[in-house]
Amino acid sequence: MTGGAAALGAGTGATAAGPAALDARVMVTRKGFGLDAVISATPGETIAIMGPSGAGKSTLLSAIAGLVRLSGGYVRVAGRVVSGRVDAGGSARSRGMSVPPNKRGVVLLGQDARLFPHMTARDNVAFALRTHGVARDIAANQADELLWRVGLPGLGGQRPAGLSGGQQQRVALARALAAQPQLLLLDEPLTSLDPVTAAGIRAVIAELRVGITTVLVTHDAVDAAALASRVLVLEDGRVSQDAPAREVFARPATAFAASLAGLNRVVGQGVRGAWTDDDRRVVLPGATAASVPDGGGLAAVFRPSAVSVSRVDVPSWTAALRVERERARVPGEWLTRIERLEQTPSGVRVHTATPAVVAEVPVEDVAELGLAPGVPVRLRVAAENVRLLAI
Ligand SMILES: Nc1ncnc2c1ncn2[C@@H]1O[C@H](COP(=O)(O)OP(=O)(O)OP(=O)(O)O)[C@@H](O)[C@H]1O
Repeated sequence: MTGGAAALGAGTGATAAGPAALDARVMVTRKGFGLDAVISATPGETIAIMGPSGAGKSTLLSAIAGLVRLSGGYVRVAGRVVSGRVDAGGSARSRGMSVPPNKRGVVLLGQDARLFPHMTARDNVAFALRTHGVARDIAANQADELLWRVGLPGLGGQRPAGLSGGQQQRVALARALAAQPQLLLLDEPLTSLDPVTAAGIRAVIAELRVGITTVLVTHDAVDAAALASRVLVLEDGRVSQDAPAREVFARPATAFAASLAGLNRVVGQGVRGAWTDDDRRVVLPGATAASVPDGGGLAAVFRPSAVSVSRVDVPSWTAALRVERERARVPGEWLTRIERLEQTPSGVRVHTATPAVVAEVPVEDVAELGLAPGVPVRLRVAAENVRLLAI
């Protein structure tokens, strides 16, 4: 699902506010992998791309930057087609022209700083300014100013080998800004840094990229929520959701998007104003039950902390099923088995199967209830904690 701006941009490269800063349909075909994603951004907007490993996030950024060739589609930056071709009617053609990466007005900053090792930090930054025609001595002064802005005053004379990973990443950020890009692409730039260093650079990025259209690939939902106005979820080479960040976290379109917000999202169908799984074994009434169409696709979304776990005191799973058959079925309660336990800073997440649900319990409950993989348990979630979303 892509947003309205993307749909408009695909035909004209424009939004109601003027030319889109980015408007692209990126198609890349590889053995065993296909990417087909529409992405757009208005001037000054920051978009976060989130997705599981191997979904194609880096490939998408690399294709926009011109480092990976399109097998179809187009990339338009600030109204100028830099990859592929777009017909007068707006439809994309495969294999058009390709503007070289350094002539696109696009800068890509990844996990590795990729500085020129033989140049000082100042010269690395000044190099980007010089390519914009800035005179040598002015470029050196402006480079020092940029290094100061990214928190590296006085380190302009150091070569990359004499700088820490975090300092190198700051130089790379200064160099990216020196290139005055129309579009800044950040591919998990903080991933390889320790949390304290990452926090420092996160603050610098938040401050300095203001006004620059930015596409940020991140695995961190907090980064996405803090820095981006929109989140595009990419799964298996396709956009599964493209919406304002708060909507993605509040109304996740897929189980992956729900996991970003730490939520359960189980897909089933509407029946008599409630949610039920495909086997009709579990019934969850929800807060919005009145609008639930019978037989329509329905997702039940709820927090792991809203699920309570109790032990079923029987010797085996077969015995647990027998007890379940004899018991009147209560909406919002079901019998299941523990698949695995996962420790978190705030407690233990209990993963259960059919339907796949996560419950969060205090660590002392694990010992008290004897929770372990394979153990039958009863889960309970109250109707007021369940949101039902039509799908
Ligand atoms: N240079 C390459 N040549 C061939 N296949 C590649 C290349 N780079 C990536 N791939 C494959 O393309 C697919 C998408 O990879 P990509 O790196 O874009 O995913 P990603 O979402 O960025 O993953 P991650 O979060 O792990 O970095 C994967 O199947 C990957 O194995």
